[in-house]
Amino acid sequence: MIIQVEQLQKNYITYERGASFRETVASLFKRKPIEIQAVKGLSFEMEAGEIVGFLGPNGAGKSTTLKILTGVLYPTAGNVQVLGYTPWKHRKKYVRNIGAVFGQKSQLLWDIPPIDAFYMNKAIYALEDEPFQETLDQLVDLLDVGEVMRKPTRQLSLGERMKCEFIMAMLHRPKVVFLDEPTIGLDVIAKEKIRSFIQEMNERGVTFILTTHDLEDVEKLAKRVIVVNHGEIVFDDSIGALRNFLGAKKTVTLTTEVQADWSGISGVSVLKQVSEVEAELELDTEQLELKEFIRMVNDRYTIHDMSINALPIDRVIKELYQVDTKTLPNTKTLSPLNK
Ligand SMILES: Nc1ncnc2c1ncn2[C@@H]1O[C@H](COP(=O)(O)OP(=O)(O)OP(=O)(O)O)[C@@H](O)[C@H]1O
Repeated sequence: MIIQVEQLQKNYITYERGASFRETVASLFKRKPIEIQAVKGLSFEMEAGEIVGFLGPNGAGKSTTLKILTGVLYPTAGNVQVLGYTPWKHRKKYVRNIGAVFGQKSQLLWDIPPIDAFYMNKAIYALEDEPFQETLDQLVDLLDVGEVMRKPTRQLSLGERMKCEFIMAMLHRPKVVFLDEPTIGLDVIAKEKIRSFIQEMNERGVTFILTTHDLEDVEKLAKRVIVVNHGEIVFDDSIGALRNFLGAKKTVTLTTEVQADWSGISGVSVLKQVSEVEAELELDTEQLELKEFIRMVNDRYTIHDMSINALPIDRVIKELYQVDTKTLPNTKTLSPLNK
């Protein structure tokens, strides 16, 4: 086991400000503390070599968890072991073994070229010349930043900068890498490059934990997904299980010769009436089997076109975010990895 998180809790204390000017002034003298339970007892484990997508709506507690796991923040309660270290206790030794890329924060220095920042990291981590040069050459080659890394950072495009952020995070050959929104703001091509880089590094044995709002990141990279909501894990299993979780639903795009009528057919709901003859439907195959649905459509209408797809992952996630955590089964029963 490379990562073990047990009953992790983090409460923040903030102070009430008051709604009116008078209350704000009064709060300067007598502050009323408010406790925010950002993380409410998270437990999960990760094996070496996994890529886990860590998802959740805004304010769910993802960044807080990641900050604790990288040793930036102390938890209120709970235990964390990453590579045998307690991140916030063994910080100095620990950071030599991990990497982190935060899409919204830069580790590079604005006025100097990335290459100089890479050499700075070499000094900080006391990396030996030869292995450093070998790793640098490999990473530069993989991300194709030979020219780019010699320009001052502030002149780089977001995509070029992110590639250099990844090099910065990987130079000391970390075994575990934490990624917080690593593809935020990037164009399609840059996203693809970053994703294939993560995949390549994973094939070479690096374990990744990845928070993102971009579900394509998750679909392309992660085999396992942990979903948090209101500081609690509401789902921990494979992408496939996530799709099946809310029932075996499919989307069907159908064009018929004449307008079709779906009222009163259980298991079929109209998502969008594209035109008189074309509709996007949601089919719940637990209520109406796919082959029965196809037979029924065929019997009633002349089909001009039909495509059947798995429910888009973003719809599944959206539904999952709306589910009250109290009504969900225990995630332990959902996750083969936690059994
Ligand atoms: N320093 C802080 N002081 C007080 N409250 C905080 C602090 N940092 C985060 N919070 C609160 O803790 C909760 C969890 O925040 P967190 O940033 O971990 O969520 P997140 O899942 O990463 O959200 P996002 O997707 O928006 O980045 C939120 O309610 C947030 O307002």
